Amino acid sequence: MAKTRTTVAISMGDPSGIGAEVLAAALAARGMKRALRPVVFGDDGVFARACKLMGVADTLPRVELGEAIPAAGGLVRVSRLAAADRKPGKPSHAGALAQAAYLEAAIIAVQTGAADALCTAPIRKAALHAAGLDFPGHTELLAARFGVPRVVMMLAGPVLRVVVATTHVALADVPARLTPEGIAENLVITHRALREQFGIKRPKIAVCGLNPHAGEGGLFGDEEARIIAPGIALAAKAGVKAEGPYPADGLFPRAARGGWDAVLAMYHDQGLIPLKTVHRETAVNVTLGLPIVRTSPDHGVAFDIAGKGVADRTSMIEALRLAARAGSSTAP
Ligand SMILES: NC(=O)c1ccc[n+]([C@@H]2O[C@H](COP(=O)([O-])OP(=O)(O)OC[C@H]3O[C@@H](n4cnc5c(N)ncnc54)[C@H](O)[C@@H]3O)[C@@H](O)[C@H]2O)c1
Ligand SMILES: N[C@H](C(=O)O)[C@H](O)COP(=O)(O)O
Repeated sequence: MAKTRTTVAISMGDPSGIGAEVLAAALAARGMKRALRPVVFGDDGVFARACKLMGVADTLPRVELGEAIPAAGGLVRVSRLAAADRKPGKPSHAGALAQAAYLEAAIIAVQTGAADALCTAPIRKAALHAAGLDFPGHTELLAARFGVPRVVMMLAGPVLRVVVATTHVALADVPARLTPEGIAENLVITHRALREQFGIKRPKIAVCGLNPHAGEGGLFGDEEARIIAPGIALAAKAGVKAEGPYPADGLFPRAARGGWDAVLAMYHDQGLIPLKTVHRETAVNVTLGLPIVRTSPDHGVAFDIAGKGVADRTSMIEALRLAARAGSSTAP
């Protein structure tokens, strides 16, 4: 029997950002048609402009919300923004409402089985709030929509994979958010995903400390002894091979040479700065712990280059490929 392509629901992101540009270019990449059936939730005018800017053929069939999607996939018209509301680099309130609507429609597509996996183009996080959705990012909104108490944000590159113990929270709030149970749950979810989504039989995870030099034996901070080490011990009881806490500045150079299958960082910038420095174009953001596969490129809306046709499509290609590959186990 012929293998069915994975249907990937794709939210088009902020209509004033580079989301549609990287998406249009990525869908035109070699092998993409064989790898997946794209169902884009977005705006006709924004996508058509993006195709022109990126110099690719605009071949996606257009359909209205609720209509059947052709076998080749299609673009579902969720918004019909006026030109003034979709200017590159100039976000609008109508654009904020539109990006939230694309995302909600794409989520419903995977929840109802119309799609096998979800890939999200970048949103402007403040736009979620403007649209009345009180979530700091996709990660937290998806946890709520799928009723999952804990998800894990992973940025996965060809060598480094980073997960974070806290996501989009103020730096001052990080220590209070760390608990041994939370660290352990994060490690268990990461361990499971490394096995199931990344095909690593016996994953090895390294864990960062929170403080410089992992606290230097309690001289400047005790979260390592009080919270992180007990969290690692709890995870070990659940069969997770994790080690640390190690000073982050020494750990990442070793991890970037392939020392572990993933690194657990305590907060966003501790993990994402090394990851993006090493793998800027090739990393993919994956939400672990959801009942579905969700990926995203590792960059934001990049208003500074929107509309110029210079956005790099590589991370979007990787995000689509991973969604297609990891989502294929749920494809009919
Ligand atoms: N998954 C997401 O939805 C997501 C991820 C990150 C940031 N954001 C949002 O994007 C907005 C801007 O964030 P930021 O400035 O921190 O990050 P950014 O990734 O948008 O931009 C950082 C720099 O990288 C460049 N850049 C980004 N993507 C590029 C690409 N594909 N090709 C070439 N250059 C690229 C930009 O031009 C800019 O100079 C914020 O509102 C943030 O919340 C969303
Ligand atoms: N923190 C990620 C990054 O900096 O690349 C990105 O903002 C992820 O956000 P989502 O939860 O919206 O995927």
